[in-house]
Order: sequence, then structure tokens, then C-alpha cells
Amino acid sequence: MSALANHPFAKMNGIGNEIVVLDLRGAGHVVTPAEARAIAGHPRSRFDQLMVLHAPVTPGTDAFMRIYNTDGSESAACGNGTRCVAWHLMKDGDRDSLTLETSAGLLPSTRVDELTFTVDMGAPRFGWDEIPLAEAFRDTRAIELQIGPIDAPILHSPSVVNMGNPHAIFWVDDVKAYDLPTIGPLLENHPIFPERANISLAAVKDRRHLDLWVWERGAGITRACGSAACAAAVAAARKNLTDREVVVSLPGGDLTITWRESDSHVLMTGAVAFEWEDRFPPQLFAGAA
Ligand SMILES: N[C@@H](CCC[C@H](N)C(=O)O)C(=O)O
Repeated sequence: MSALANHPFAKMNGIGNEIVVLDLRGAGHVVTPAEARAIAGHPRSRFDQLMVLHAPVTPGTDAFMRIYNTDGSESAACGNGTRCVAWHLMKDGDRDSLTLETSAGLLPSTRVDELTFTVDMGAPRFGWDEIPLAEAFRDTRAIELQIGPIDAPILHSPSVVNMGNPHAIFWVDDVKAYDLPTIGPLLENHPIFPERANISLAAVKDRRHLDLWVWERGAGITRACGSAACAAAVAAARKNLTDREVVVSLPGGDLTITWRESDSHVLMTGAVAFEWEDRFPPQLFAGAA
């Protein structure tokens, strides 16, 4: 029988980004891509990201997280899921801060109020080989990439940012004027992105406000993506379109993003919601190794 049979999980969301939190600290089991897909396929445990907690690796941290997309692939960053994990680990105690870790680094997380958390998402990276891109670009504020007819591109010149995961941000006037469900997978899998990419459409409303719509690598259209909000905020500030603190409005709600001058770290603040707790039915994993 699978180690996950009858295991409890929490269904949550971070401004509409669907999250399942699975606490495997001490269990010694690593979720396989097939198990992640099986969990995503059940209505009670449907997710955009599955946040799996393992025993801490770095001394002084509280948990190491593995993050799975709907298609079973892994990511090293998920802003909305990290806030959900922070809630899960702080809900019954008297602590107001903790530090989580992924393969991309440490994520200090602080409670603002009962359902609002700030996560230090670390420093963005802008080198073409850090995104990563398949070929060298000197200026990652606007790379030479376009889709559509050569003389009348539909989308072109995205900014690219690594926030622990790869992001491309296309600048538009109205995020809903484009068919992102069709365009998103073409760009996610474009050969310029050897590890695929999360694809955002961003509209600058004023120097302190962005609209954002995201096609997520491995998950598709979601109601919110925290790392994309961070990536878009720093990309906009790098182009001097906005200040270093902005509100990013996504279909599921707002995140406040601050790109701190002192150490270049990006702070993401937003709400989480608890939906339910349940246990995985044993038959869910039949055939999923
Ligand atoms: N929704 C997340 C990002 C999830 C990871 C992404 N799909 C990837 O593969 O990098 C967020 O809130 O940051």
C-alpha cells in the first residue's frame, strides 16, 4: 500500500491559487510525479501546487519543501503555497515567524495577521543563463522573442526573471485582451526556455499598481501566482515603469510586492484561506508508483 494512503492533507488557497499542503516530516517518503498527478486528479485534493513538507535540512529552518505542479513536475518556488505552509505551521502555536527552505534557498516567513503572511522570496536573478535561456541575451529586461507574424507580432520583447523559478513577462495594455490559454502553452514550451517558463501578461496601471494574468509552467491558467507577481514587480521596476513597492492585482486577489534596496530581496505579502482537511483514499494511488 502507498505510504500516502489515508495520510492527512490540508486544502487551502493563496488568493485563489489552489494549494494542497502535505506534511511528510518524519515519513521518509518522497512523492513521485505519478502520485502528485493522482492527488491533483481527485476533486477533494485538486491543486495548482502540492506543497510537501520534509524534515529541515539547514539548521535553524523549520521544514524543507518540495513543490509539485499539476503535471507532476517540480518547481523550486511557489509564493502562494509558501504562505499557506506558513499558516499551516504557525496556526496552533504562538510563533509569528519561521524559515522554510526549497532547493532555491531560504524563505523567512512572517505572520501579519491571522490570515496574512509576508514571505521573503530572496533575490531575483537576471543573467540569461540563470533564467535559464537557451542562448545568450545581454539585456534581460527585453529579450528578442515574439510570437505571431514577424511584422505584426501578437506578443514580443518579454522581460525574463528567475525568482527561484523561470518567468517571462510580456508587457500589454490589457491583460484580458489576449488568448492566454492558447498562447501560454506555446510560450511555456518555447525552445528559448530549456526548463520551460511561467508566462505572464502584465499591464502597468500606475507606478504602484500592476495587473497580472499568468499561465503557469506545469499547471496552466491559475487565479494567482506569487512568484510571477514578484517577477513582474522587479521587472517593471528594472524598466523604471513602477516604484519598488507595488500592488499586483491577479484574478484571485491582490499581493503587495516590495523589492528591498538594502539586499535586493523581494517581499511578498498576501492572504491565505483554509478550505478543509481530509485524508487520501487508499485507492487513489492504485497504479501510481
Ligand atoms: N503558483 C506558484 C508558482 C508555482 C510554480 C510554477 N508553476 C513553476 O513550475 O515554476 C506561486 O505562487 O509562486
